[in-house]
Amino acid sequence: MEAPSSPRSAALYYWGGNTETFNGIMDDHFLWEDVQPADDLQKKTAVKSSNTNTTAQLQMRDYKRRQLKFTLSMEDDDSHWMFLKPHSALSLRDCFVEADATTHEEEKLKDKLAIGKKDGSSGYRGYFGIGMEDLKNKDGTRDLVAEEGGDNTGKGDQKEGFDCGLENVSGYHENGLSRKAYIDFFGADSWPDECKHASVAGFRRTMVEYQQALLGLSDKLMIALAVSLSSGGASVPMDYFIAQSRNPMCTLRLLHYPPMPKSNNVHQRSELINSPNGCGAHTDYGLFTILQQDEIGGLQIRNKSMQWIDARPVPGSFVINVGDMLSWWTEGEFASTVHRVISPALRNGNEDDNESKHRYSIPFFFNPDHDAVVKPIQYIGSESGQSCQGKNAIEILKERYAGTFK
Ligand SMILES: O=C(O)CCC(=O)C(=O)O
Ligand SMILES: [Fe+2]
Repeated sequence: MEAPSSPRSAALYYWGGNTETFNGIMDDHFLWEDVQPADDLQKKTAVKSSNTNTTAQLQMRDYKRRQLKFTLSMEDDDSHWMFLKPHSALSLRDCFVEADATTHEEEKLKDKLAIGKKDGSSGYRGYFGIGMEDLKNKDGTRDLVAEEGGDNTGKGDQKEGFDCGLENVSGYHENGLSRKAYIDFFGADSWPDECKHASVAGFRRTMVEYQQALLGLSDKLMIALAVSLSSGGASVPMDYFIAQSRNPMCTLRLLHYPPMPKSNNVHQRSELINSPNGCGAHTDYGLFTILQQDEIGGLQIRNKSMQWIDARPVPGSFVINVGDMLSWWTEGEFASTVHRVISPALRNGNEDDNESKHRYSIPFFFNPDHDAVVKPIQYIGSESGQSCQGKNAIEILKERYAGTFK
């Protein structure tokens, strides 16, 4: 097999093939935690993976069997964590609200940075407003409309966001992409002008560095996932996912959920709980999502028994959601994480109440190469389960975006 061309993957490639590799990657800075149903949260136990291949593998097996999601924490002395910590407060609050003193200026900035401009100059990168994305009952591997009931309200998710991604400098010809696909998934990001808006000075660099750190973590995760699939007679090459993710189509997203009016009416309140407006029930599209959330809460994960479980924020940890492509690739061995977000409540029904909480989160969507063919891994050998007819990753992404963005 040829060595991958990107330096990031090449380094991992050359480590490959011996038992020390996995130990080196899954070092003891990783801490796996289960997410229990809400009433059991207090009893939550954190299990630290030992420094051996087998134990870490068993940990992964254990988590995927539960088909929930797993939370990955890193200790303070881990280089990623040390890097991430200063940026954990980074959010739309810093980017837009404090950037400009007046609402008028803020609106102008949002307009300038808008995602998916009609003239085709911006792809899936930039700012999107409240209601522009509608994730309710959007999934690729199951029938959420049937499972969750009801159609979409058409109101869209009550959140705003800013998306950026990796800019691929080599251009679309070299990558065998159409110009549009290139702009959508690899083109220039829409950055705020740091000269004009002093309070966002350093924003671009921070976002790029944060992405680089998460790419490193993604490599580790991809190896861990492949290795964990290799037990029980099946043998999945360790670089199975990495080899198909050398120029990954990633999106780093800053999200802001403003508080919503809280109803005293019992009926209305239960309706609100059943149809969360922050972000409707959905699954993510790619391999996995590395999500950082603030302390407000509201994220819920659906477990195998179809219960909604609070994915309560664990300070200093990421939530890792399994995406549809990983689910297809592994025929549901790693099942996509069904999740949703309930908006924070407006205190006293008053927007100016300082106690009214705004929620901020930062998901990093890790998607493979545009031409990665997503079909069941032959090494697993199972014929059953989900299928996606071996589509290219970019086709899957395009379809999902078209179905969720207005
Ligand atoms: O804000 C969150 O915690 C989750 C966001 C999310 O699920 C998404 O954007 O796909
Ligand atoms: Fe999501």
